[in-house]
This record gives sequence, C-alpha cells and structure tokens, in this order.
Amino acid sequence: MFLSTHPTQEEASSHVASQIIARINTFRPTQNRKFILCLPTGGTPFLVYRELARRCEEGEVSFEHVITINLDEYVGLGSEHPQSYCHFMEENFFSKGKLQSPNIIFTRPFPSPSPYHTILTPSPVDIPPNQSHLLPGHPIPPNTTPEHSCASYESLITSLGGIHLLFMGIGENGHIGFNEPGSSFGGRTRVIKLDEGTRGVNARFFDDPSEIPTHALTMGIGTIREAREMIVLALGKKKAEAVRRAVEDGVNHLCPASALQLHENVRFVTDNEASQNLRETTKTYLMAQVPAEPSPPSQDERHGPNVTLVKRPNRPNALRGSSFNLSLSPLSPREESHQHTWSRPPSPVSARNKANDEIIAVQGTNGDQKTALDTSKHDEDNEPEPPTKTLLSQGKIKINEKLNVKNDKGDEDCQVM
Ligand SMILES: N[C@@H]1[C@@H](O)[C@H](O)[C@@H](COP(=O)(O)O)O[C@@H]1O
Repeated sequence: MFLSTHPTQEEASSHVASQIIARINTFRPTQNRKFILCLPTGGTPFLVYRELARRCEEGEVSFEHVITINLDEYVGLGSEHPQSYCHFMEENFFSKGKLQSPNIIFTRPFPSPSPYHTILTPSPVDIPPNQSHLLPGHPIPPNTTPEHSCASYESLITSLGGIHLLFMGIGENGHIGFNEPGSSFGGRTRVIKLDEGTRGVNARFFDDPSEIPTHALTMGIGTIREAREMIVLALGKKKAEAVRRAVEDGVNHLCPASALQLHENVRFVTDNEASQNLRETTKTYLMAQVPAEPSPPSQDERHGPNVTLVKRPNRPNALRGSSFNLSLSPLSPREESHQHTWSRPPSPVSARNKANDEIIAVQGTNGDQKTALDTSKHDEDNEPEPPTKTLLSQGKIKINEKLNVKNDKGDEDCQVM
C-alpha cells in the first residue's frame, strides 16, 4: 500500500487524474489491446472526471481504446433517474452534460427519455459508447434476474482479461463499492442490501428520502481485489476515520476497505483532512513507499512517429474513431427500456489461466445474442491479447463488422448482426 496526501481536494483529485492518464499512456492501448479501467461514482470522483475530460480535450490522453467498467449501481433507479450511477457517469464524464438529439443509439444504458433520440455532442471524452459498461439497476434486462446480471458482469470482466486499474472512493463506514461492513473479502458481484448508515449518508443526493434505494448491485471485494492496481481517493474530514481504519487498523470484515492492505498495488490518495487521523509514522512510511513513475511516452510516441498531431474534430463521440456502424430502426417502448450494455445471462465459459496474468478466454452464444471474443496473441511483451470485442446483438441494434472471432461452430471471421 502506498499513500499520497495533498493539501487540497483539487490537488488530490488532479494527482489521481495524472495517475490514470499516466497508466493509460504507459500502457499504450490500441484497437486490439484495450486498457480496462474501473470507475466509481459518488461525490468524491467529481473533480477527477472534470480533470480527465479537460486533459483529454487538450490531447494529453485518449479514451478511444479504453474500456470502462463501473463499480456499482442502485437497484430500482432507471438510467434516466438523476441519481442513478448510469446518469451520473453520462453527466459527469462520458458526455459532460452535453446531451442533445437525435439519431445515434448507444449500447450502454442512457439517461434520456428515449435512447435513440439522444446524441452526445460534442463531448471532450472520446470513449466510444459501446466501451462503457454499467450494472443494470433498472429495469432488469428481459429473461434474466439481478443475480444473472451480476454473474454476467463477472463474465464480462473475465472476458476482458481483468481490470488494469480500479479507481474508487471509500464510504464513511469503510465500504468500497457498495460492499457494506461484514461483506466477505472473497465476495463477487452481487445484489446487496444497503446499510442504513449508507442510505443516510447518500440521502443528500435525493430530494425525496423515500426514493433512496434499499438495495444495490456491486462488484464484490473479491472481484475488486483482482484488479492489477487500485487507486482509492478519500477527500474531507468525514473520511478521516474510515481512512485510518482502512490503513492502520487490522484487516477485518467490519471495515471492507481494510482488505486492500493485502493487495500489493494499492494507492490511497487523500487531501490533508482525510489523512488527519493517520499517525505521522504511517504517513512517513507509506508515502516513502510510493514507486517511481515510469515515464509515459511522449505524444509523438503515442501517436506513432509518422503521424501529425491534429486536434480531434468537434463531433459526436459515437462518430469519433468508431470501429463499427450502428444501423437503427425505431424501438418499441419495451425494447427501449432494455437497452443495457450488459443484458444477457452468463455464457458458457472456458477459461485458461496463463502464469499470473489472469487472462481468460470466454466463448459462448445464447440464442441470437453472441459474445465474440478476440483471443489472438499479442506479440508485444509476449503477453496474450486480452479479448477486446464483446458485442451484443439485441433488439433492433445491428452491429455490422467483420470480426476475427470464432462463433459457436468454430468458424472464423463471422459477421455479427
Ligand atoms: N457506492 C458509493 C461508493 O462507490 C463511493 O465510493 C462511496 C463514497 O461516496 P462519496 O464519494 O459520495 O463520499 O459511497 C457511495 O455510496
């Protein structure tokens, strides 16, 4: 565990944004080698998202080859609800509040009365919409259950080869994601009943207290701990005791964040207020542990030696660097309400673990829904290529792309419609 403390919330948030950007740029993600980034919601990450969007707009980082996976979601709040985490992500990061209409449909749940009447323009964050994944809080996709959605989310993470960087906050009671005190350290993505304390703390976001959900979907602590690297941001004196318990107390189930003490690559980032309960010796030693930063590639290196840097045009995300075309036909109200990124029951899973890489290949079909995964090897670094293409064919969305994948009969180069 490492610790990085900063005088203000702005400086701590900027540091986290810098860390995320450095990891993405050092990784040098490509179309066939995506960077898998897990993201949180809540009040804490707000400034980080603002900073990431600003620096993306300035060309310091691109999310074109980043896949995002969110930590948690309330049960019962539709994507149009302003307090759903889906809505939060659209408003604060994916589209930065610039929602207009019409024409483009998105494969992630979308906070608009009608998904196909909404377009993002012109967002500085260049992440293609089909590369953002959230747990479906409401409505639960057809022919499935919340438990199935959770199992599917686990399969998704596995199919992507695991999470490279997991960024999250911490609850006042020490929760991570929505893993409340008492949660198993080996827990997987699941439905959880919210602690009354958490509901009380989060009541500040709701006009009507009766709307505060009683349950949530959350990645489990076991799922979280499998991320290769984690950044935990804690801001303000209300988090000081949770930070102290997570960092200085023994590892115990009543403080879920204390499980992170056992992970070898976790960085707590705080402002001075959030670290005020830590002993000076703790700060001294954990801050001394911060590893030297690998120098990220320059912009020229990232874009290749023969490419002239051009500021990205001001046009909708979905049209920017998109690798496939979406053709639309109007959806019935029922279909509209089921446009979830992740909406099918778990596929048959075949897994192979190579060394400690946790790269697992998944292949499966389910009726007309297909999961197509590219499991080809990646030459660079002799690492297996993480599967990068998880495509859902659902409702009236047609995905037209030649894929170098195998279908359930083993045929290669199939077309998913
Ligand atoms: N489920 C979320 C967590 O993901 C978040 O990290 C934590 C802190 O929230 P905040 O940042 O608003 O203090 O609690 C929320 O309820």
